[in-house]
Amino acid sequence: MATSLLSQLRQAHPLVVNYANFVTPGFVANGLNALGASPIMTSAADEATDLMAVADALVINLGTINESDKELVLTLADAAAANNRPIVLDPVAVGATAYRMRWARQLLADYAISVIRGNASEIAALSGAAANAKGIDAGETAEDPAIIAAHCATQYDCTVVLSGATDIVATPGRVVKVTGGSELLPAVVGSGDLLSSFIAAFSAVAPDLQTAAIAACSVMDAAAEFAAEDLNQRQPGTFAAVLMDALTALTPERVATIIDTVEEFHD
Ligand SMILES: Nc1ncnc2c1ncn2[C@@H]1O[C@H](COP(=O)(O)OP(=O)(O)OP(=O)(O)O)[C@@H](O)[C@H]1O
Ligand SMILES: Cc1ncsc1CCO
Ligand SMILES: [Mg+2]
Repeated sequence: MATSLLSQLRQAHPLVVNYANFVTPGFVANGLNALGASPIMTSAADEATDLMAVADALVINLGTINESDKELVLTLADAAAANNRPIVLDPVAVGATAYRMRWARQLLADYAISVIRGNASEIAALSGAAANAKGIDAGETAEDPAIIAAHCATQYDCTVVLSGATDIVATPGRVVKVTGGSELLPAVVGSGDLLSSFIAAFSAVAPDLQTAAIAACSVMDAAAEFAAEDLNQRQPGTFAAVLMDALTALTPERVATIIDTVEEFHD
């Protein structure tokens, strides 16, 4: 499934509009490009409507959100809704400040967010569970991450991707776990941002958002395994570069041989 979607994505070359953070936009743009999608970053509200009229999907990354971008973000989200385009929300460090939480909750209340993609502490914070992370890292959560993701999906009525050693993709009533990848992935700041943008790219060709999210996690994990083959844990810099090569070289067959998915049902 992820297999044929990768070919479809490369054929469709979907345009993904990113309201990015100012830390990782180059990495995200290069990663989308290597995957076979077409990235564009924006920082001007005046072009937001025109951009979303030709875009396939929107990513809103809260990593460095600020009030002066409010008109830009809301115009992008309005235009995504008007054009019936999916919105992927990356709630970076949402549990760390009340300000980030207000932004996330407001967007979730005012727009039909299609997918939320965050690490364990971010998804736990959004769903009200206890979490102990202070910054962008996952930290530890008391509860089973599959249950946290399932609650979050039901609470916000959308697809939730809780990333980590095992990625959990939850829609109301259904949870799929994707295993694989490399421990070098969390050593690269921005791998989560890139995964969020991959979900947006796959949403342009997948039959539904759960399938898009599973494909994105599978492709990221397969490319990471491929890239890490001759590297060790002390080479995150090399890994970041080789990951781009691995994404470019990735074949649908390779994704199929690497990835395991397990499905569960939750009420
Ligand atoms: N321990 C791990 N082993 C293997 N893969 C991992 C591990 N932790 C995270 N990943 C992978 O790393 C990628 C990013 O997920 P992560 O949860 O680290 O995002 P994040 O914390 O939002 O990252 P960032 O904010 O730095 O972009 C995902 O593809 C995920 O599957
Ligand atoms: C380090 C960092 N700070 C805000 S965004 C970001 C990149 C990870 O999302
Ligand atoms: Mg992140």
